[in-house]
Amino acid sequence: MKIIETALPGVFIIEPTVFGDERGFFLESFHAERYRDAGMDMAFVQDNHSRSRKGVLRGLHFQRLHPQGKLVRASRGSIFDVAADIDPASPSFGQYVGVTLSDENHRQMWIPPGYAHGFCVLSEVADFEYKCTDLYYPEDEGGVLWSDPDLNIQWPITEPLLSAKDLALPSLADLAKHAR
Ligand SMILES: Cc1cn([C@H]2C[C@H](O)[C@@H](COP(=O)(O)OP(=O)(O)O[C@H]3O[C@H](C)C(=O)[C@H](O)[C@H]3O)O2)c(=O)[nH]c1=O
Repeated sequence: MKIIETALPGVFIIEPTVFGDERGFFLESFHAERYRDAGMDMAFVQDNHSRSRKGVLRGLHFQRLHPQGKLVRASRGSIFDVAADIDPASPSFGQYVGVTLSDENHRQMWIPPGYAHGFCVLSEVADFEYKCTDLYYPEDEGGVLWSDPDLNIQWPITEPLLSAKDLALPSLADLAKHAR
């Protein structure tokens, strides 16, 4: 497997080894020793799976007291996946990484605890599957508005479909103001 560093500290793109033959393909979507040796020493406690249609955008989300590290992939279709640095004390505060993950490139992204995460769907439908290093605590959820002007994420879609909850998320500036 191949590990590609990104501009954000600790955020990696993983290209697993794909074994193709006349039947199709096989790949290991996680391997504790290999991922630990590659610098991703994490213990997962929850696996999630969401399905979304074209144009859906979920995020940007994080958990405050129980931050989740996420190993994410698109097991069906294609998504544009984003990790954003929302920590005002971080040298890369306000920066983001965006990567296309698909069932063609088989790429994954490792997003350590503390980053905000979101994605939008590029294909007709996409299955998003991911492993988390902490459990879901709904009361602990936070988020940043997808169109935040400071992050200025160059989403490759226009007029995305978001949940009412996500449409009401605060700006990064408001988030940082209330964090003080
Ligand atoms: C996240 C989550 C949700 N739910 C329930 C709560 C709602 O009844 C329903 C949909 O939840 P929500 O609209 O928050 O789902 P997403 O918008 O896909 O949320 C996720 O979106 C972005 C991309 C993330 O990175 C997070 O993992 C997560 O926040 O699933 C659960 O039961 N367990 C969970 O872990």
